[in-house]
Amino acid sequence: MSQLILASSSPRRKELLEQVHIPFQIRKQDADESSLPFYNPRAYVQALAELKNRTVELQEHNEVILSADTIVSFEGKVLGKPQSAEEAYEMLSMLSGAQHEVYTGVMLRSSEQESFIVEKTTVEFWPLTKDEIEYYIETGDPFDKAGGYGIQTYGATLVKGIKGDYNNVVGLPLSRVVRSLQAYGVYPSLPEVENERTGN
Ligand SMILES: Cc1cn([C@H]2C[C@H](O)[C@@H](COP(=O)(O)OP(=O)(O)OP(=O)(O)O)O2)c(=O)[nH]c1=O
Repeated sequence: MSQLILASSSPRRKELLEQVHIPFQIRKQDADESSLPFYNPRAYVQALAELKNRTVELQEHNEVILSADTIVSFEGKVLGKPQSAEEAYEMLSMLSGAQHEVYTGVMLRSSEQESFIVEKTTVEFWPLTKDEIEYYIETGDPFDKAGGYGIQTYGATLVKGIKGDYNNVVGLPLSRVVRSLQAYGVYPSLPEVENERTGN
């Protein structure tokens, strides 16, 4: 049986894997993401996922390391996590009334194979008022999220529509990841509580 190692401290990625009953351990190392050059969003998220993945060591022969990176891309600009309220305001006003792309890059690595997934979701924001943006920043929600919003939290109210995988915006293209994991021998495992309920 393969053992999945999540090389991420993102609570969203952890919750998404739990949602589909994939057992995993967390093993995260800090990586210096500032050194990577930007060519285009796809190559960039892939390179970031690879950097995060290779900072974590394979300790057992049956381990599979999963890493990911999410960015927001708007008119050729990459929006990561806002470092201040001013930056969050700048990002959210930029995204107001327009469409942007969310890219998540994923790397899977075992001692025998490696692979990547890069998924794009298009998100459209309603036109936002100054008050709306300021209220949202006050909640503190934008600061640990690429582009300064969380579609899974209050940020949902900013979103008019999406095209593509919702979970990709939250931080992991879940269904593609689960399907790719099968090639590494990682499968969902029924939680204990379910077993008790069915008496199995
Ligand atoms: C756009 C968007 C991003 N995000 C989050 C997903 C990611 O956690 C974060 C982007 O930062 P990342 O650098 O991708 O990840 P991270 O630093 O949170 O975690 P780690 O490097 O340890 O894996 O933005 C949301 O939660 N909701 C959203 O709607």
